[in-house]
Amino acid sequence: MSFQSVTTEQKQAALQELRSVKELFAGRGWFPGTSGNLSVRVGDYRPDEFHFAITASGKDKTVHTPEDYLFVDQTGKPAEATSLKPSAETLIHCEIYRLTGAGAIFHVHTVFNNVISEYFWDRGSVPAVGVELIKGFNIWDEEAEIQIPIVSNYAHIPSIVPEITERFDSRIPGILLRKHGIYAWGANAFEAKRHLEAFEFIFEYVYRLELLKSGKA
Ligand SMILES: CSCCC(=O)C(=O)COP(=O)(O)O
Ligand SMILES: [Zn+2]
Repeated sequence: MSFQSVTTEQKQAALQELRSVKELFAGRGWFPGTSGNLSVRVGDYRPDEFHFAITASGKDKTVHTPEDYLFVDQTGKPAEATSLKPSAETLIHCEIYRLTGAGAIFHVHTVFNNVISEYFWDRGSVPAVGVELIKGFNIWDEEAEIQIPIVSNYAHIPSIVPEITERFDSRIPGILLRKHGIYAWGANAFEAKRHLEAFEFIFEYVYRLELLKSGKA
């Protein structure tokens, strides 16, 4: 259960997954201005004890360096001696892992996820109806209707955490921070990536549909 029982192979595998997904998302322009953070959990999981590899804070995520990642525990503290600082948003990852037991969490800032979070802020969630990509969340109902939660974007990250806890919906593997970005998660990196891509597709679809319906497009 302790970090000591996580093998070198497990750690290397997590770092390799982070490196691959970081490179892919960077190619899509999903880390503007050093924004975004990524994590992959390692070893056993209990809601009160787990560990994960996460991007170091403030790094340019479009390049690879030996100082890109570190391992932290369920409180967001480094699990081994390092001079690196974990992402400023590590506590959000901690809470999502605690709530879900997920295997990976990816956070990106895009224009579509920012615009849509502000547009629907007063409703508290982004509605999506019947879009095929909803099946990417393993929701297979005919003309499925989902609501993607939006929470406040306080500068003080610990203040965001209770809203995430309150708005968490076990059917929806993601949450928007107002005018900030999306957090998407999954049982592993493959699933978290699928979820993130489905969210981004849905945000662009909803944005464009709203624009067409407004007659301003
Ligand atoms: C420069 S974007 C502001 C911080 C942020 O929202 C983000 O995603 C990146 O922060 P990190 O500490 O993970 O680099
Ligand atoms: Zn962010």
